[in-house]
Amino acid sequence: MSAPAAVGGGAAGGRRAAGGRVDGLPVADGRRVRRAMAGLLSAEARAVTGMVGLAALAAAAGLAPPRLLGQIVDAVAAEGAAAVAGVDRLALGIVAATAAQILLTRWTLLVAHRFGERTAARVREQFLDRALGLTPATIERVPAGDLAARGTGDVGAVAATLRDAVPEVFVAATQAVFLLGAVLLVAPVLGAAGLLSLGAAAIAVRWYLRRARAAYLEEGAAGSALADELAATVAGARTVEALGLQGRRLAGGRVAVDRVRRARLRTLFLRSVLFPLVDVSYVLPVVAVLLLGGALHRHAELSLGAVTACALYLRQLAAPLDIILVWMERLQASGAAYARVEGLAAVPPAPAPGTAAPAGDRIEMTGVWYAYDGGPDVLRGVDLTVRPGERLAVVGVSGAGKSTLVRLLAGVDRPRAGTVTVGGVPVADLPPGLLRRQLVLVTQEHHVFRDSLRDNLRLAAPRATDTHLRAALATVGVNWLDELPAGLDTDLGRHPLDGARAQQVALARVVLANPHTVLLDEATALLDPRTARGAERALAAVLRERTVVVVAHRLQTARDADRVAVLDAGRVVELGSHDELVAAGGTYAALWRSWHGDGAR
Ligand SMILES: Nc1ncnc2c1ncn2[C@@H]1O[C@H](COP(=O)(O)OP(=O)(O)OP(=O)(O)O)[C@@H](O)[C@H]1O
Repeated sequence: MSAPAAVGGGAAGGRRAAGGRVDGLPVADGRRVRRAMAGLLSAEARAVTGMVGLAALAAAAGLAPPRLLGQIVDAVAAEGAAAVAGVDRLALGIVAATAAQILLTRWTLLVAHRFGERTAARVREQFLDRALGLTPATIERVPAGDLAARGTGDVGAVAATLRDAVPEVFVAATQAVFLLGAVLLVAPVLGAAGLLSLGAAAIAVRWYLRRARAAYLEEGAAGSALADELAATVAGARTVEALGLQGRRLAGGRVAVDRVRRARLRTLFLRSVLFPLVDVSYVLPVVAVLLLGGALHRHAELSLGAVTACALYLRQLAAPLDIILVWMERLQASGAAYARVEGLAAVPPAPAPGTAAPAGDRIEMTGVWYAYDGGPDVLRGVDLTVRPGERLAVVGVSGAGKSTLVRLLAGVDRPRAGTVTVGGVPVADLPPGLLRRQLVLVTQEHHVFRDSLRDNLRLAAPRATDTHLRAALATVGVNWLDELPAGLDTDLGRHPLDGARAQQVALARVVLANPHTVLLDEATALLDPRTARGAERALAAVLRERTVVVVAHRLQTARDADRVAVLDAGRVVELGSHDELVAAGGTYAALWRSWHGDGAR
């Protein structure tokens, strides 16, 4: 017996790590997996009925040859050479039944393979739909490698199993049931003896199954952790190099590789115990039937033909059982993979966007509480109104909740309690197209897709003409369009932009989206001073005549704002103009004095 390759990929997921971050996506429990499988079967009810019917016919045809052979034995034993004519007829029957079995089995497999292909496609589509339905907040919070490992390794394993293992196992299982049924019908005593001696195989399989799910889940989790570790190292390669973190990353990589090795050794151990035990237990039923059948025949309680037929049935049983056991390991591994694929269904879907259109530009936070993934509250009862046209700076020490506050204003996250509305409509309920005409969040993370410059810009305004696109680029100071090999058609995957140009593209998108409010969070914080000056100029052009909420890292920004909101441990503790707050002599005044020297205004 040969074991198919073990299937890797994915984390057991759903655990919480320190800081309240979700360490991986959830894994579906046994009930959810069974329900999902039933759903897949009922979607293919006709094919399943056809498979069952054909497999039953094939298995029934397979029962004839041993029975006919038994009759030949009986005929020869009773009549000797005189039985020749009858034997010929019976032999012809054996040939016909065998041919029928082969043809019907091929037909069943064809139907089953087609069923497997269609179902595999369905699983892929479901996964893709669910992955696309995840909220940005969920995607941000799960390890990058986990979703990728599920979408590739796990979905691939499930699809391969549906295509290869399921048809083979289905046909083999039907055959096994028919063979056992036949023995029980021909000689119930021999059937019972055969069943009992198959108990050894059952014990070995039970031992294996008890351990296999956890072992394969761990193997998947270890694969995901390794993918994650590698992805993090590659994504942060420059930082790793700059800070001399190679040693630490290597050590992390070694731990992840070691975990994969240990997980694989564990599943290998399980297989290497199971298979030899099972091989031995195939022989036991035949031995039992021959011994018991021989004794019964001697006491004239059973014909020689019946003993022969039963021994042959049980001997034949080894083939389907072997197929089932070879694939069982794959089924087990894919069961774990499917649990991880179905785990996506347990993630709460993004709520359907509402239909109400905002009436006006006023943004209001009322009684807003927010916590990351059940962690401690990061915003605690925030009330804040952003007046149309104003520039509002948000200041506070690191960890006060400034970034969280603008993420909620931008509709990226929903408050745990309270409301965040624009023009009276909850921002998180706005469909993306409408939302980006109201508010746009600009951070230091901006993504340029491997696509043309035109399509990269049109993400913000799908119907914008080239004239609009060029005007938007000009607004943010782009003077390098002509340097690109194909202007707006340039493929930015093949001709990547540097950080400063990518930032300009991101800002041009804001111009195209034309929101009434821009939220800024560290938009230029990571740029070098020369690039940052250019970006600041571009930003100033983007912000003109818009409402602006800016997370102010330099108090200079706060001084230039119309109003300043001071956040402290998730609460707005002061709100007013720079001058008012300095005069009030509170937290902001202290910050300002320490930053600017005593007596400053
Ligand atoms: N994704 C996250 N998951 C869990 N906790 C988070 C997450 N992001 C932020 N936090 C926590 O929420 C709190 C507020 O963080 P936030 O980033 O909003 O503060 P901040 O005032 O913007 O800080 P900084 O100026 O350092 O960016 C912090 O305690 C932080 O550790």
